[in-house]
Amino acid sequence: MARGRLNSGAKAEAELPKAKIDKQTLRKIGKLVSYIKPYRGKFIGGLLFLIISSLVGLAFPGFFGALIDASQGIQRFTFIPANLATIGKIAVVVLFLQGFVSFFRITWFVQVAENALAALRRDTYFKLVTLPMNFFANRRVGELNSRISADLSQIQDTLTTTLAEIIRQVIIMIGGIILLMVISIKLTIALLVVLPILIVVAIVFGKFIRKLSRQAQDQLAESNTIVEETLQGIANVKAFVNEAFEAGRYQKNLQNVVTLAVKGAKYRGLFGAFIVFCLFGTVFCEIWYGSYLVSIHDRGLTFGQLTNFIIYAAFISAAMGSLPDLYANLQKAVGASERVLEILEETGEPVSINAIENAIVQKISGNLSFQNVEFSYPSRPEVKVLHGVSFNADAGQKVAIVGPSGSGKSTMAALVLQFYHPQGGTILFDGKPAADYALTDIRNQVAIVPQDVLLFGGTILENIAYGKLSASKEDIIQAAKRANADQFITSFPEGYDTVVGERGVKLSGGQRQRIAIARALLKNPAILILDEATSSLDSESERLVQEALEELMKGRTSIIIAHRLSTIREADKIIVLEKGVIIESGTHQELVANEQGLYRYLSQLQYDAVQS
Ligand SMILES: Nc1ncnc2c1ncn2[C@@H]1O[C@H](COP(=O)(O)OP(=O)(O)OP(=O)(O)O)[C@@H](O)[C@H]1O
Repeated sequence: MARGRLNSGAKAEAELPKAKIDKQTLRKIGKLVSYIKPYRGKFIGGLLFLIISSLVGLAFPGFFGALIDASQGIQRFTFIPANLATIGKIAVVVLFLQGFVSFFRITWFVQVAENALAALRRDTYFKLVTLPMNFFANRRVGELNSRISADLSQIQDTLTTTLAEIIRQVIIMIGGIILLMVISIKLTIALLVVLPILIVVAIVFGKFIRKLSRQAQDQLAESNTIVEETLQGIANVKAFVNEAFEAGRYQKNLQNVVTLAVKGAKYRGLFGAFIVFCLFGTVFCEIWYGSYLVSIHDRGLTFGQLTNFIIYAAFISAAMGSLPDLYANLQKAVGASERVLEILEETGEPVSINAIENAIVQKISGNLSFQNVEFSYPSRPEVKVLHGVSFNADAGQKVAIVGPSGSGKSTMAALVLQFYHPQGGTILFDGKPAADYALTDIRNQVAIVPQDVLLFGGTILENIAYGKLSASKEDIIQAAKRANADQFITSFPEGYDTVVGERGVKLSGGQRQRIAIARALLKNPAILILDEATSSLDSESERLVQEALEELMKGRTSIIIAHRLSTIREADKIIVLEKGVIIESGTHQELVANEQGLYRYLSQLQYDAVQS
C-alpha cells in the first residue's frame, strides 16, 4: 500500500483533488444520473448481478469447509450431503452460475459507463465550444482539457469499477462478519477487536510512508533539474569557473535525497516488522485459539469450520483494507463531477448541436454600422477599450481600420463577430440591431481571415472545407484556384490530401493565408474581416496573397484591419483609431491632406521606413 516509486527521479504525479461527500454534493451530482437513465435496465441488472455474485462469492468458501468436513465423515450443512462427489458437482454448477453472472455484470456495467460517459463527454465538449469567449479569457486551455480527460476518466473509472467494488466489499465485509459469527462468536469478537485497529494503523502508516517517498522523489527531481540547468548553461558555468560550486550544490541535494530515502526506508522497515508481528501474530493467535476449539471436540469447532473461519477472516481484512482507497476514489469522482457540472451549468451561446438548425434564416446583404459603441472586456471592466465608436460600411464597400497597436482594431472585429457584446451603443446589420438576428445568422455571414492562420490537423482539402462543410471537391478546388493556392497545393505529391497541422507538412505564412482565403471564399460571406498579417511576406508571396485578397473582397463588404497602409489606398473609407476613439475618417486622399493628422504621420513613417 505504501510502495511509491522511490527514487525514480520523476516528479510525483499530481492527484485529482478529493471532495467531501455530503447530502448537498450528492444532490448536486445527482444531475449526472440522467446520463445513466437511458441504460437503467442494464444498470439495475448489473447491480442485481453484482449483489448475486458477491453473495455467491461469499458463500463459496462454505464448500471448502463442507468438503473438509465431508472428508472426515461430518455433514456440515443439512442441505448438502457429506459426499465429496455431490459437493463437487454442486460447486461446479455454482461456479458456472457465478461465471455467467459475472460476465453479464461486467459487460453491462462497462456498456452503461461507456455510453453514459460518451454522452457526458460530448455534452461537456459541446458546452465548452459554445461558451462565450469571455469564459476562455479566465481559464487556461490545459485546465479545460483536464476536465474532458482526467475528470471524466475518473468518473468513468468510478462507474465501471469503484462503485461495483465498494458494493462488493461492503457485502463481503458485512456478510463475512455475520458468517463468522455463525461459526464462532468468540473468535469473531477477538478478530473484530484487533482487526480494525490494525487496519487503521496500517493505513495511517502507509500514508506517512507514501508522503516520505514522494518527498524523496521530489528532491531527486530537483537534483535532476540542477544537472539539466548546468548542462544547458555549461558555457556560463565554465566562464565563471563555477564547476566546483555546481558540484557542491548537486552533492548537497543528493545528500538530502539519501537522508529522505533512508528515513523512508526506516519507516518501511518498521512497517514491515509491524505487519509481520501484529498482523501475522493476530492470524496466528486466531488459528491457535481456533485449533484449541477444534481440539475440545464437543463444544468446539470442526476442521471445516476453522478453515472457513480463516478464509472469511482473510476476506474481511481485505475488504476493510480496500475500502479507504475505494472511498478516496469515490471522493475524487465526486470532485470531478462537481467540476464537470460547473461547465455544464454555464450558459452557452445559442448554437445548436444539430448543424441543420444553425443554417441561415435571415440573409444579410452587407451593410454594417457601429453606433456609439462603448466596450470594455468583461475580464477587465475597468478599462474601456472603445469609446463611442461610430461608422458605416455600405454593402460592398472596403473600409480600413488603422491605428497604433492596442488602439482597439481587433476588438472591433471581435464585436462584429459577436464574440462580445458592447455595453453601450448598437451594432447594426442592414440597419437592424445585431440582437434581432440569430447569432448563427451573423457568424454564418461574416468571415474572418486572421493574422495568424491556424490550420487543423488534417488534409488541405478538409482545412479549406472548414469554410463550408457541405462543399463538393470541385467547389473546394475552385476556391483554392481563386485564392492562388491551387498551384502550391498540387505541387505536393499528395496534392489536396496532403496532411497539414502539427503532424503534417508545415506551410509557409503566405501559403497558410491563401488556404484561409480559400476557406473564406468557400464560405461566401456578406461581410469579410481581414486582419492583415503584421509579419511581411516576401514580395512574390505578398503579390499572390494580395491578388487572392482582391478576389475575395469582390462584391462584399470588407473591413480591413491594416498594418501596412500601402495596401489600403484604394479603400472606400479609412477609419483612424487611437485609444478606442475614431479620430479621423475619410479616403486616403482626404486623410493625407490633413497635415496634422495621425494617418498622414503614420503613412509618412511607413514610407520613410520603406525608403531607408
Ligand atoms: N481578451 C481581452 N481581454 C482584456 N483586454 C483585452 C483583450 N483583448 C485585447 N484587450 C485590450 O484591449 C485593447 C485593444 O486591443 P486590440 O487587440 O483590439 O488592439 P489592436 O488595435 O488590434 O492592436 P494590434 O494592432 O496590436 O493587434 C488593448 O489595450 C488590449 O490590451
